[in-house]
Amino acid sequence: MGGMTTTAVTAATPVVGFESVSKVYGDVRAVDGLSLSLYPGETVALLGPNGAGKSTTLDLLLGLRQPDAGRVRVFGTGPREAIVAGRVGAMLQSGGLMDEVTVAELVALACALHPKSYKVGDVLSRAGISQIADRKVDKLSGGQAQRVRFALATAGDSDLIVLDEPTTGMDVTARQAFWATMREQADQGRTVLFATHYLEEADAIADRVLVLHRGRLLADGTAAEIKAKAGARRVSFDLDGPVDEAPIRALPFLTSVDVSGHTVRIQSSDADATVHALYGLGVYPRNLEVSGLGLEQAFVAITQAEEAKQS
Ligand SMILES: Nc1ncnc2c1ncn2[C@@H]1O[C@H](COP(=O)(O)OP(=O)(O)OP(=O)(O)O)[C@@H](O)[C@H]1O
Repeated sequence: MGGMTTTAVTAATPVVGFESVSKVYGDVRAVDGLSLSLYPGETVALLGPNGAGKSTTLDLLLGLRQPDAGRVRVFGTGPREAIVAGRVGAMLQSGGLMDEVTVAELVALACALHPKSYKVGDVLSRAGISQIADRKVDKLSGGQAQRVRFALATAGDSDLIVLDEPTTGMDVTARQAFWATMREQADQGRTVLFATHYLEEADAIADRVLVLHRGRLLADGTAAEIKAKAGARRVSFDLDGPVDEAPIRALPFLTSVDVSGHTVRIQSSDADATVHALYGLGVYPRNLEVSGLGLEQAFVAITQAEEAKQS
């Protein structure tokens, strides 16, 4: 039609773009000059210690807070426009659920508000809450309330799903079902961004991991890249007879030592040099294993190294 313009989102347009974004609360820099882009189909884990700025970042992304500097773009527009267009589904950490309504009524409301909503029954069953559809929202257990929040985030066909610590309080079955659903969503080309403290979930689910620390991005890559970036490796071995700890603790490049019975587990920033020096002690290490760090250990190593640098 004459006069109408369509805004084509090209492949190059990121789903989310943070351009030098800062958010300050008093003298706390919750988000500090953050720049990043997310692309279609990515499943991205946002990690960081308490107070790192994860929730603030998600709030900025959803337009719930305004940046003090920089710009946030979602599908090439402001966050609110993207949300009004139904392109974003979100599940927030402590999002209060309305009292006095049933689960089904609340989900029906979310569906009614979404421009591209799914059927209420489908949303309930996908979130595993069909059985509790008639229960009042204020009578739910913590894990059930989490499932309801998940249902609200997936009430419609959104291109970006934002989740703040989504599986907190969920039991193992709920957690597995939740991530299976999220995988399906990502396989269909949607972008999923989730903040979590469960590093094993990030390792298993995310194809990209962001590590936030004091509002800045410390690492951005696959879980394997983050582990490699931490540099350190684990070395474990058994010794015959009583373990003389002093020379072991004096080995070079150690970042941690744990002796339990005859078994020694160490972490080293240069495992080759440490093992070489170990043989130099004249001991005979048995069952020697050298392995990379898990994501959790890599995360701790990266954030602690940054703390040490700043203090
Ligand atoms: N409304 C607010 N007023 C003042 N300070 C705030 C406010 N919200 C957050 N902060 C501060 O900003 C920093 C970042 O907080 P944020 O909640 O974004 O961190 P987080 O990474 O989500 O933490 P957690 O893992 O504990 O949930 C913290 O130091 C926090 O105390």
